[in-house]
Parts: sequence; C-alpha cells; structure tokens
Amino acid sequence: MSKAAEIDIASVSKVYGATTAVHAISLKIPAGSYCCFLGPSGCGKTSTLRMIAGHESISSGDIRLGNTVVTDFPPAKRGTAMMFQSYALFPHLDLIDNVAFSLKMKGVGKDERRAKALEMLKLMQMEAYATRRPAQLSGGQQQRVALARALITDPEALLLDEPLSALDPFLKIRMRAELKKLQKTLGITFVHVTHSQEEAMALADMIVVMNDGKIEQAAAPRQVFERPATAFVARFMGDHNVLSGRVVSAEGGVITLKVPEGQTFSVRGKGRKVGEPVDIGIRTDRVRLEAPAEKTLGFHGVVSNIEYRGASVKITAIGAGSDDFTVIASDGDYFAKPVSIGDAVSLSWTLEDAVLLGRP
Ligand SMILES: Nc1ncnc2c1ncn2[C@@H]1O[C@H](COP(=O)(O)OP(=O)(O)OP(=O)(O)O)[C@@H](O)[C@H]1O
Repeated sequence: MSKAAEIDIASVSKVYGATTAVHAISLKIPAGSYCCFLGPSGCGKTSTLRMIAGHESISSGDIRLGNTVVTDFPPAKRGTAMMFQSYALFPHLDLIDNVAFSLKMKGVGKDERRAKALEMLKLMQMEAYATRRPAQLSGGQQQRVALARALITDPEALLLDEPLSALDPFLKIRMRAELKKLQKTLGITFVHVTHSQEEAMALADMIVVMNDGKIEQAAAPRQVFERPATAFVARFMGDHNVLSGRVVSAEGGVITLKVPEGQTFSVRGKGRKVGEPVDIGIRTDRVRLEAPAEKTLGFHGVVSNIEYRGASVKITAIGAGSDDFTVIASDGDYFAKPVSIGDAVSLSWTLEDAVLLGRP
C-alpha cells in the first residue's frame, strides 16, 4: 500500500441554494503529503472535503486524483476513503465485519475480506479486539477501527473530517501522533479537516487556511506561522498582532503606515502606494515591554490583562488602535520585571518582527 495521488482542485465551487459555501477555489495537494484544511466554523472546509470524497456534488470546477478527473465519479470509484467525525461504525457488527464492510459491498468473498480486515486491524494494533462490538471499545480504539475500515480499500488518499474532535485532550494528542505515523508508514495523501490551529501545525506538511469559502493561504506550517498571507490568517493563527492603517511612505523596500490613532510603524515590503490601506502583523513573542530603543518600533499602551501560562506569560495592552495587543513574554523575562493591569507600558519590536499582510 504505497500508491499516493496528487489531488488537483481546479476552480471548484459549492452552492447550496442561496449559499455559496465554496467560491471557485484552486489548490494542488502533493501526492503523499499530509494536508490540513483549517478555518472557523462555516468556512467551507467540510464541503470541500466532501466534494473530494464524492459525498457532495461539485457545483462547478473539477477535481482530479492522480491522472483521473473524478468530478462525476461516485465515492467508491474515486480511490479515496473517508473517515467521519462520528466514526460511523455499525453497532451490531463485530470489528472484523465492520472493517470488512466495504469489501462485502464490492462482492469480495467472505474468507478473503475477513483476512484483509484482520490485516487492517493488525496495522492499527486492534487484532486482539477483532470479535468485539464498537460499544465495547474506548474512543481511541473506535477511532483505530474507523481508520482500519477506511484503509481496507487501499485508497490513494484518506480524507478525515475532524477525526480527533470526539477524543479527550490527552488522547487527542496521542492519536494525533499515531495519525502522523500512519501517514508516513502508508505514504498516501491525507487530507484532514480541523478547526484547531495546534492540530494543523502539529500534523500538516501543508496547511490550507480557509475563510468564507475561499483559501486565504496554502503553505507549510512554518510559512503560515512566520509569514501569514493576510490579516485573517495572522489573527486566526493567533501568533501575530495586526495593526491597520494607511501607507504614508514606501521607499527603499520599507513601507511606513500611520494608524488612525496617529502612530507610525514600518515594515519591509514593496508594491504599496501612499494612501493605500495596509495591514501589518507583529509576532506576539517578539514584542518587548521596554521603551523603544534605537532601531526598534513601538508605542505606549496600558496593560489590560495578564495570563500566567507556566513557561510564558500573556500580557494584553490597549494602544495604537488595538484593544488586545498581545505580548508573550518568557516567565523569566516577565518575573524579572513584572507589570500589573492598568500600568502604562512601552511596547517595542524590531523591523524584522513585522510582516506586511496582503488583502484578499
Ligand atoms: N447541506 C447544506 N445545505 C445548505 N447549506 C449548507 C449545507 N452544508 C453546509 N452548508 C453551509 O455551507 C457553509 C459551509 O459549510 P461547511 O460545513 O463546509 O463549513 P465548515 O468549515 O466545515 O464548518 P464546521 O467547522 O462548522 O463543520 C455554511 O454556511 C453552511 O451553513
């Protein structure tokens, strides 16, 4: 089992009556990669996954799996398999029959399909439970069975809809590691829908951030984290502050903007004209609670909240048009010079810690 297919989504839309859930998105998911669709509730990620699976019709555009256009194929003919959030196991069947189910539908003989099911249960380290029913399993074990059932058809791509959401936080982290290992072992393409930034960062080779039926950014986790493409991505990933204003100068590869409150800030970048609206992102973990020294940027604010997180402390401040400008300080730095709610503080950062954000 090592065939993997590229998934090519070409200008695909999904319209439900008056709602356009997905707006002409285009994306290539490389063969053998782990791709996570990430975004807030209702952004269109499940609709996209279901269109790849064939469980939802495609309103316009095409989907190709490997060399085959699968747009009009039924799910079983696509070379994909889907694992549902609820696992959708049959309560009255034992694990072998649950896992063997799709082979039965294909008319595979009993001995052959049971042998293959046992092989899949072994892959998921569940062979000892083969004769149990789903209700006699823990959540994590049910998930392994659901995976075995999806993989029995030898898919070129495995599609996972919020696969970890039913698990408690501890098990979630363990199963997450197992999913990653499984993907590496099988070498097939995994497409995983999640609303958890942490889950996507931990698992994905490519994160696709969606908002309002469109793709805001599709890139490696580090790129999404360090170079968010838009203000939405920067805010959604939660590791950047966003400041918005208008360009007051753009020369020598440095753009300076003025926020409505009057402060000016600079960022490296090109291609913006004076007077244009602009957003910049500033890494929360790079902001210092110190008076701006030479070559740093910043503003004066008032501390509005402090959250202790163990290894770090999250401080929020009001200023420069932001109600929640966030600073993540290491516990050492914070406790060397603690602040209190209501304190006036200086917030500063360097040019390298700011990123120019695009507008969709
Ligand atoms: N069968 C349907 N009929 C009508 N509208 C639908 C249908 N399915 C989804 N929608 C709408 O399409 C939009 C996108 O839904 P979708 O389920 O793809 O989003 P999502 O990002 O997966 O959200 P969630 O994380 O809540 O599952 C939403 O506005 C939703 O209400």
